[in-house]
Amino acid sequence: MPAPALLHVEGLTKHFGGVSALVDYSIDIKPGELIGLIGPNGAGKTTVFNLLSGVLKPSSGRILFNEYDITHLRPDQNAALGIARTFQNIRLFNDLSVAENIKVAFHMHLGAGFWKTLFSTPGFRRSEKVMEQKVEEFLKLLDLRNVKNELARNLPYGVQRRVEIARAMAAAPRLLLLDEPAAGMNANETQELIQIIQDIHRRYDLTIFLVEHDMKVVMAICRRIQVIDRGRTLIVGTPQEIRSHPEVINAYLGKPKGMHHAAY
Ligand SMILES: Nc1ncnc2c1ncn2[C@@H]1O[C@H](COP(=O)(O)OP(=O)(O)OP(=O)(O)O)[C@@H](O)[C@H]1O
Repeated sequence: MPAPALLHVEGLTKHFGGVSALVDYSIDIKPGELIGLIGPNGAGKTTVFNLLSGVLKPSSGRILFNEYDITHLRPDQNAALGIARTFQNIRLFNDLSVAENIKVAFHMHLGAGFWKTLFSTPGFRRSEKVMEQKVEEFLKLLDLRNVKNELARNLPYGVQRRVEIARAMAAAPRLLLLDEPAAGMNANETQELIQIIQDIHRRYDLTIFLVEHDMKVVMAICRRIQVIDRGRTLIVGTPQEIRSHPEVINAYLGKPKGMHHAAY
């Protein structure tokens, strides 16, 4: 019997007033998979992530994580179960340094109760040290060591996006949702990002769901890609199948503003 999906999504629909942002959306993601979600502007990609992370509640449908029904859980409950995400519009603490931003993410992950106990135990110093080591590990992983003490606000977007990924990793996720990690990056930064995502995926045996506008990124790293348009799924397939699918070509080429066409 095949292993159960880490994430099973079934018939998810979301209406905003009269707008159907997502209609009967389904996907199964296997443990360890690196899968992409693409589609033109307004296709419903961010809505999918907002539903999966608990930021939004669906109008109908259900979401199982590790066979557990999380459809109606809050974002913090989803996070505690191991679903971490980055945001399209970056959400860092601007007046904290890169290292501090990652530390705060650790604190949030471990919770106030944990720290209260820790402060009153002799193990505190040792645990502080373990956290410092973890921060260093993620600084290295995301190639952020040279900007460790810079304030987040002073960093270019491309670097801020890597800090966001480091923060998401601090929650020790099982499923990582990356929302347009290459947005605002130049070609070199994008290339480096591709390597980093592949590295994270391999090293931490993570399951990654990636929303990305830049087709080059998705085609380069995902074996399986889901395409949605106007809230509806067009196809789930390999990069090869996606490239040659007439409806995909139509959806993209019909809306030149919404997509980078370079990969075609
Ligand atoms: N909070 C909201 N209220 C009303 N309509 C919304 C809301 N959020 C999304 N929508 C609408 O739902 C549809 C899907 O939006 P969504 O942001 O999920 O698309 P997307 O694929 O992420 O687009 P983009 O690539 O531009 O980020 C759009 O028509 C959008 O205007």
